[in-house]
Amino acid sequence: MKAAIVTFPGTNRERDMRVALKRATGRDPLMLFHRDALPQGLDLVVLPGGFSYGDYLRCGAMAAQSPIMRDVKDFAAKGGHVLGVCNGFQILIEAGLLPGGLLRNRTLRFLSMDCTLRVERAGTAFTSRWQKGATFRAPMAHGDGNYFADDATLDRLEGEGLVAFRYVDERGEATEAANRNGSVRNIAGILSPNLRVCGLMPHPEDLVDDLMGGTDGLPMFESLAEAFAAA
Ligand SMILES: NC(=O)CC[C@H](N)C(=O)O
Repeated sequence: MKAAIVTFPGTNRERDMRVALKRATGRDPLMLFHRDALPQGLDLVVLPGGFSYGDYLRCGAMAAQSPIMRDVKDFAAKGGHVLGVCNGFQILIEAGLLPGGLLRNRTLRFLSMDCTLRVERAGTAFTSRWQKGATFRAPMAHGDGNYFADDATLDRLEGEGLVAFRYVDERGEATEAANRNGSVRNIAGILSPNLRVCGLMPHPEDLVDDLMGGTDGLPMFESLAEAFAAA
């Protein structure tokens, strides 16, 4: 698999993402900066988490205007796979590659804690190693992770099976209490209609080794490795 990780001034999760991709694929991803051009022949582009441009204006709003995002949009338009985690999800939304918005957490506080996610859409390049309904632990660390979209958009996302992950409790139920940031309908991650662009707030890349406290996030990277095994 040929993967590239795109960073911006203020990105801080690129090393974790690099470790996760290397662990699952055996190959080091290409590390790119916002001024670089996206090379041809990539299978996957990843926008990792952090505080791009200091979260000024809105989280991800300035990064979405970076030169490299034109290439990322072209790549996605041609059917390329793109993963955005946390600030990366915010950038995908600000760039118009995924619908909705990420508002301040309803607590109005930065939330740094583990959460439990339920896989709502299996069988994609990002989720094939899980069964639908499987739950896994993932760390989250964000101030603006409160997913919002209007009812028509939410109904379309649900109707087309584009909700990838939901916040759930330890019994696997999408309760109010499990939804710490206040995301509408407990949505933690979504997919594009062609299932090739995926964004989520929690960090699967931070649980890919027993030394990190577990491997709950590894299936996402193994799914990607499997999807591009031939490449
Ligand atoms: N870990 C992250 O990527 C944080 C994203 C963003 N800076 C926020 O606080 O919401």
